[in-house]
Amino acid sequence: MGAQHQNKTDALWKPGSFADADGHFRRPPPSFKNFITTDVDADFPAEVCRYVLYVHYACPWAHRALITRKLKGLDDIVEVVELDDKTPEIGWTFGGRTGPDKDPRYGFKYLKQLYEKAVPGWSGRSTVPALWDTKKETIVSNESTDIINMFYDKFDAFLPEEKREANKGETAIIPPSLKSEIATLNEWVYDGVNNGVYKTGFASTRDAYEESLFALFSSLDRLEEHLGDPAHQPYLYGKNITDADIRLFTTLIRFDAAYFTSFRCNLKMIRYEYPRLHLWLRNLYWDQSERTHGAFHSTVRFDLVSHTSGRKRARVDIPQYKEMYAYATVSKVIPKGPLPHILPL
Ligand SMILES: N[C@@H](CCC(=O)N[C@@H](CS)C(=O)NCC(=O)O)C(=O)O
Repeated sequence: MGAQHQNKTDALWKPGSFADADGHFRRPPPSFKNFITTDVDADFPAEVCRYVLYVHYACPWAHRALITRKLKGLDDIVEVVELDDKTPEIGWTFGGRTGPDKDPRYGFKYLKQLYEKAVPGWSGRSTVPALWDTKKETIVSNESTDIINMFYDKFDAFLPEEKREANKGETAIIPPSLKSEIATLNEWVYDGVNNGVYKTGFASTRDAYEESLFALFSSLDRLEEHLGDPAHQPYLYGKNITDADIRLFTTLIRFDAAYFTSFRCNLKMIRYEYPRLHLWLRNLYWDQSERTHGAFHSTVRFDLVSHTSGRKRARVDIPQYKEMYAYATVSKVIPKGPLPHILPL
């Protein structure tokens, strides 16, 4: 099987424009859909130090990959390269403020150049996370769901026995008996919450905004109810951290600090109105035990989360606030609170 990618300008995604003509945000599909396997003869076989993960710490999708890499103990197996700010014209940069000032391998200044190295004439979006193959010099995948699925078990041969998913049974990241239940939850959580905050924040009409906003908060209410079942405590599926926890965490840790203000997801805050979700979130964030290697805590950078989201333009057309939003956009002052960004346990 040859490398799979799609090289075309995303019809739904133009620089500076986030919503369709009807005001709804629609996420374009990922462009690189290859998969690392344990088969040594495959196009992308699992190997130590062959693959590099490109990330920005503000991005919740990249964050999933960072958590999984740490949780699985892949630090010495998959290298990470951190990007700096994004420019509206060219996208992610190697700026030296966060991460190196140029790509460590090729000296590039923009992530876009890495995409162009993979596919000459690349004209699509250059997104993080991107998993780079140093041997084939191409992008394996730029889809976070696929990347975390690869990290879950494809590198297990290089890990101690007890860290291998096949040996973990019901304590696996995706326990066999919960596979379909977790898949169902992931699906509505993706639509209502993970992507829901984006649909709310990038909506360009009041109707589209309200539609996503109310759907987002019904999904959060549903999650709060889910956590009310003793079988769903302290984590979403009991005593073990699963795929569902990883995916939800990266959105909720940004919620009060960024989405509430910048994406106008402001009907309720996690810390005040969702006691179970709040406890769930803090249990993960403050866990620095051997079991998690502090995977959740060490991968959160609140300074970048609020900085990057704070610059998103306010686009909802609410006449009374139009002037205020216009000013907020021009002034570029980043909202500070709530402080602290997360409360203690
Ligand atoms: N489907 C992708 C989405 C990744 C994505 O949208 N990343 C954003 C940052 S949060 C990005 O890199 N955007 C750059 C751009 O659109 O130019 C995934 O889950 O991996």
